[in-house]
Amino acid sequence: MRIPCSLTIAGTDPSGGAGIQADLKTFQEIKSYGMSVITSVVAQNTTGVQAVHHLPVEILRNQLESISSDMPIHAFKTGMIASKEMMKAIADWIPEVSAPYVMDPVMVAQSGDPLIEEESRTWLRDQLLPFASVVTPNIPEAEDLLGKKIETTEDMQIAAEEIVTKLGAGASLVKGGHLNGKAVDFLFDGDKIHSFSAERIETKNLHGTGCTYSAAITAYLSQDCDLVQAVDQSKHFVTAAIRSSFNIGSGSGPTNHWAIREEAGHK
Ligand SMILES: Nc1ncnc2c1ncn2[C@@H]1O[C@H](COP(=O)(O)OP(=O)(O)OP(=O)(O)O)[C@@H](O)[C@H]1O
Ligand SMILES: Cc1ncc(COP(=O)(O)O)c(N)n1
Repeated sequence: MRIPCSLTIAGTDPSGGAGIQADLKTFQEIKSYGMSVITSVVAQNTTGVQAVHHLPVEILRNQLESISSDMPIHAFKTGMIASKEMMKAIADWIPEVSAPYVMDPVMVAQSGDPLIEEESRTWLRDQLLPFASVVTPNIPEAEDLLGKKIETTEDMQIAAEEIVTKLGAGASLVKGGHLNGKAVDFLFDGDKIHSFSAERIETKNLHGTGCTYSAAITAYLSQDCDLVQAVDQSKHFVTAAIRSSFNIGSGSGPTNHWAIREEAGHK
């Protein structure tokens, strides 16, 4: 039997809501065997980021090699990649792997704390993004990638298309968490636009929603779902996680990664 295997390459969140921790919880819930390569150790919680330690690029390379020399990878994602040197190590490694690549172009934490160096944003866009099977920017990230404002759902659809046609990603999912109205996201798959919509849930507990969503897409892709199906199922996963998010910590609390299991009646 083939065991679906997913890998996340990202930073940590000791409070468990975002980063590597959120990704592994999500992989586990979706029944994809979870593996992780750490880029930076981040001291953070629901209130924000307190300190960051970037791992040496050599140990990042070593971790990537440990996985690809021994373990199957059926899909992988990247989250926080702080520096150009780390991005380069990942870009050098990607051709060794033939699996779908989900890029969450993490730039700033929900608290507003920057997670990647200003000058590495250009490198992320020009050198790493073209490897992505799908890239999942929120609105501020899509604005940064394209250098223009996104204010309406029409702008979001144009942005999704341009991230593919102008920047070279395989597909692009622009997420609407930062717009008012319904929580609607648009996927351009290289051919057409697909929309994924959910009721907006009134909550401050949104820490790690982007990480959870992209991890779910990765896990479903590892199970050989096609992209539209993977995004559709992941939208249900993240919406359920937000709907029963946890009011813990004094800031923006974490989402509930086991919510979809409870909704399905498997308590
Ligand atoms: N209040 C909400 N109710 C329902 N769905 C939401 C809500 N906020 C965000 N979402 C959904 O959660 C997913 C993540 O979207 P979002 O735009 O927040 O990206 P993000 O990368 O998580 O941003 P952030 O940096 O704020 O965490 C998307 O599917 C979005 O539509
Ligand atoms: C290590 C790491 N990666 C990503 C995020 C973004 O998550 P959010 O924007 O929901 O805080 C984060 N806070 N920490």
